[in-house]
Amino acid sequence: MGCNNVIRKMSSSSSHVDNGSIAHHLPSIPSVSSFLQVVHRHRISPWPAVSMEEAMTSIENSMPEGRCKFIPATLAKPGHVLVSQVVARSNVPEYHTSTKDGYAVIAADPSPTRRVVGVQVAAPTTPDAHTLQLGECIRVCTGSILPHGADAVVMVENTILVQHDGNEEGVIEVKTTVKKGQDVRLPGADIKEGDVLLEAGTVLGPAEIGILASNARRDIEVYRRPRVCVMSTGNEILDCTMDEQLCPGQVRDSNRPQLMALFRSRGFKPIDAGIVPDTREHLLGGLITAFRYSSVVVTTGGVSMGEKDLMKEVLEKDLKFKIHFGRVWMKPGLPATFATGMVDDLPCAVFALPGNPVSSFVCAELFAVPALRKMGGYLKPHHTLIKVTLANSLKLDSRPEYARAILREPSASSASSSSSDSSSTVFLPTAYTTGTQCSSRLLSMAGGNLLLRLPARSSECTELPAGTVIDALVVGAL
Ligand SMILES: Nc1nc2c(c(=O)[nH]1)N[C@H]1C(S)=C(S)[C@@H](COP(=O)(O)OP(=O)(O)OC[C@H]3O[C@@H](n4cnc5c(N)ncnc54)[C@H](O)[C@@H]3O)O[C@H]1N2
Ligand code: MOO
Repeated sequence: MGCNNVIRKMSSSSSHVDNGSIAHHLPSIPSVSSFLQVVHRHRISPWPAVSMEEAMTSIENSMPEGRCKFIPATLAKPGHVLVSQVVARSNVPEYHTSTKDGYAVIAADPSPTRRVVGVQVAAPTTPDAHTLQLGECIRVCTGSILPHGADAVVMVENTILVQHDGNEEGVIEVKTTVKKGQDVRLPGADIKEGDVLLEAGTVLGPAEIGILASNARRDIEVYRRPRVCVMSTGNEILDCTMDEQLCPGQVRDSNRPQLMALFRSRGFKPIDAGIVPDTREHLLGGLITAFRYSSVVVTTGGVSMGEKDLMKEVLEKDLKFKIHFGRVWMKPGLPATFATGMVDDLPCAVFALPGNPVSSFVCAELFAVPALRKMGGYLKPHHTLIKVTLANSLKLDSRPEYARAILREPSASSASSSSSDSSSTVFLPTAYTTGTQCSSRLLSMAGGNLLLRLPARSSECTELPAGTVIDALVVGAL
């Protein structure tokens, strides 16, 4: 796209949609001039800045329900959540089995040597009809079913081959004393029929998928991993794959790839809803198209006070969605917006996040990730909260702030301020903030695995000194 073209578009406040695929889906819209004229815009935001707690509660109460499906254990993915309890259908193992490669014997057998009268390998087999007698043994492998009459296994290392025909073992001598039950795994030793293997609400990981597979599961009911459309908005935004010189005012789209990666890394299915220009028609068309793919859409940009910040208008007036909050008293992310409504008779939700790259990322992490986790069946959808020690002093903002930080190795920190026992010393990990915490500075996210919960500034406290113990949300691998 040439620069002239972009500038023309940016200056055209009432340009109509010329893209057939989006225009195709548009419902009729009242005259855009009715509220796009800059003289009519709000001069003070009509949206009260709600507290973080209020924002989280309205999300929790208003998100669409998650959906469920049946899958075989082999299709279970890390992050799937079980809808119902899974009970063991059979014992594991089902039979007495050997836990060693060696010989199945009778423990109390006083014979000085034992004839090798058969072989029982670990393979699909019916246990040998022969019942072991005194003076006999049967060669077994790890996992072999124990032959009838045997009650112990002797490891091959603890035997001497006394007689053979050059091909097959004939007689062995056991060098050690043998205890009844040694190296024998009893039926149900690992899992008993009827045992609860996994509770409802279990988040599946590799171990849980293995457990399901070990019990021959073909009908696991799980929550669908939520899909989420990610859309960037803004006339100035250019797809990052467009390898061209930026025109004055153009900005490469970092929000969309970043949020897609965030959602993917959390086990959801992100769908690319593209870049949508700042017109009511484009925004509405983009949203309606996105809702064909997913009931949750995350947008960035266009939610503040600018003349091109039309997202809230479109959500409320065109889509007829309910805006639960249009501002949150937090930093970064003040204009973060959450709305729900019906599209094609299905409940849908929009997280309309600020365009500033750090703001959109922090808000997606704080609002969208827990909401999607809840849709995906998580019983505990919120981030883990830990206590950390500040490595450096931090100035407080008028808004409660979520500062990006990196957790480093624990250091001894006196807990006397928070404990009545002044002699106690606790080892708390130390948090290092990631440089200037400006909401446009993406580098403040790099390597960050914590969001520090800094309180709002007050007349008594304007700065937290180094060494202060504060709450932090874990948002990355530690
Ligand atoms: N008069 C006021 N102005 C602003 C207020 C306010 O309360 N009153 N709030 C400020 C705060 S806080 C934030 S945060 C921003 C959010 O504004 P918008 O959501 O309307 O975002 P935009 O104006 O569209 O963009 C802001 C900034 O981010 C860049 N951007 C946007 N999208 C992307 C993207 N996909 N990739 C990379 N960068 C992006 C955009 O170019 C702008 O520079 O509003 C303040 N203003
Ligand atoms: O809240 Mo904005 O995200 O401060 O820049």
